[in-house]
Amino acid sequence: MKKVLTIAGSDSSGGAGIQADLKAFSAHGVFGMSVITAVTAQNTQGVFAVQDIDVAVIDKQIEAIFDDITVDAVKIGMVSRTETIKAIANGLKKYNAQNIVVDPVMISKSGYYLLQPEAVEALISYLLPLASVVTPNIPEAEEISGLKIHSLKDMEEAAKFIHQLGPKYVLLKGGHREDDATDILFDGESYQHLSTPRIATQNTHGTGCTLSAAIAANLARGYSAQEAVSKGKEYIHTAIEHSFAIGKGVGPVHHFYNLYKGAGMLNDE
Ligand SMILES: Nc1ncnc2c1ncn2[C@@H]1O[C@H](COP(=O)(O)OP(=O)(O)O)[C@@H](O)[C@H]1O
Ligand SMILES: Cc1ncc(COP(=O)(O)OP(=O)(O)O)c(N)n1
Repeated sequence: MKKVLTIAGSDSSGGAGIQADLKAFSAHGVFGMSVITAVTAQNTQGVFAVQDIDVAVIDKQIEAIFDDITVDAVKIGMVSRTETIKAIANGLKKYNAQNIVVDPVMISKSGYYLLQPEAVEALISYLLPLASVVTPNIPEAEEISGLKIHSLKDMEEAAKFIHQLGPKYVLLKGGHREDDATDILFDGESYQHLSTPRIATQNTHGTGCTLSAAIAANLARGYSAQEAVSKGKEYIHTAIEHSFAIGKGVGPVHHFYNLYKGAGMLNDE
């Protein structure tokens, strides 16, 4: 079985972060492992507190995994602060980790800073060069590139800028636009537009986490970056289609729809 590691923050409500990643890994039939960078107190309505994990404990989690187990792919999500970013970069370089997907998580949909603003530079210089695929949303791409994004053409320009910072592929996600959900994949030479109709739902908690985890799982399963991204896009679309309302705010996407369907466990059809 392929083994995939998520390095990210914990979301107490289970919709995003480590919890979303592990659910996505299971639904892809890969074995999920975790390095927890921070513990958040959050629910469908917002983020209320963050406790960063001591850097020495982050080092130890990375060491414990890589000293013992072969890691087929790594997804990096919420990294919170500069010390954490440096520890992750050092650890991944030491063990020559491959198939790294970086989701440059900055601000939650509810507006909470999950990356300290002064750590953006460290994320750019330490993590982007290690990435096979980096998956910024539009506000993150604007922050990294310094460009304003209003159109698909602007997305292409920003993807090009981010590509020269070191990642092999840039997937600029269009979830924050108002028309179709069009993401743009750039490999340094050509742009591929991946487009699906926009689903009318407010339950999109954890979409970015889920997509990047699905891409990492697909890389571990041996798909090329283009295939891994295109399969990831199909997965997130289905997961949003079957998202549901829990709590009083933005509900989570549904990871197990395809799995249940395959196993004949759905009674809603
Ligand atoms: N309402 C929606 N309908 C269909 N796809 C969506 C919708 N919202 C987001 N997506 C897709 O979900 C993925 C995550 O996008 P986005 O919301 O931009 O990321 P993030 O969660 O990091 O802000 C992208 O593939 C995007 O196109
Ligand atoms: C612990 C943690 N990590 C990441 C996020 C961000 O999740 P994302 O899927 O990018 O989007 P939102 O769910 O915040 O809209 C998070 N909230 N918590």
